[in-house]
Amino acid sequence: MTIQPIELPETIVIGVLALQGAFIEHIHYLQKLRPQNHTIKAIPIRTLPELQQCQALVIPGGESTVISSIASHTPGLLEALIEFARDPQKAVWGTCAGMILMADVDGIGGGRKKMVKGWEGIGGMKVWRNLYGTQLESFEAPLTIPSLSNPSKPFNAIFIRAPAVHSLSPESQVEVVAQLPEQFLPPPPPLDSPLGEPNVDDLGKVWLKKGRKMVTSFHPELSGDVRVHEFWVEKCVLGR
Ligand SMILES: NC(=O)CC[C@H](N)C(=O)O
Repeated sequence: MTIQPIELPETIVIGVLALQGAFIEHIHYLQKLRPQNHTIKAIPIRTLPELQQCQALVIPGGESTVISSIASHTPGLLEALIEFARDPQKAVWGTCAGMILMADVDGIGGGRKKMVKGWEGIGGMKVWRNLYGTQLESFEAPLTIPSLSNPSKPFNAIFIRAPAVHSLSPESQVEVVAQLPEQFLPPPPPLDSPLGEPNVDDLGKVWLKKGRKMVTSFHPELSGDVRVHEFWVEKCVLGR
């Protein structure tokens, strides 16, 4: 999907949703970046006026239901987040719980219990929560990604109660940036859930991009490696 160029100020304000979860790490990583011709100011977002200052947004990992619930108790915030997530001009990156929130209407519930609406930031993506198992089944996997800086060095991706892509609609037009090596793939979700049939070929798609939107089912902000943050800022925020 092609990105429409937009006017960006010299100092780009990137908000990190700071209602719950691993937000401070994202702020620290973003503050380390030095993109050409721009300065990044990373700020925590807890209110609507704070969100309104931002050109781009990170939705961190944590607990998607808790993040959504706290946002819904903050005046005007949930509606504005949904609008921001869907606006093709705004760069948004969802990590883990943030990826669940960027999924479609059926994404959050995983189909097992009640289904809760996602924010539809990606459009055409259904996810299944906790498909890899509990906290105890957390794991790390090396990802080889040609489009990262220093591509010969694998990126150590950390998965903590991660979601998996259940299925992508043919219209979703996402770009797969990284795929999980086969030995780490989760068991497929049931065929007869309210989410419909999963697409097993989509299960290992752990890093997706669509225009200025990006999702990762792992936690790059815990890896000690800023290259995924660098990628998002260059490709999605700056669009270059
Ligand atoms: N590390 C994470 O962000 C876990 C996500 C969590 N399992 C959820 O459902 O929201």
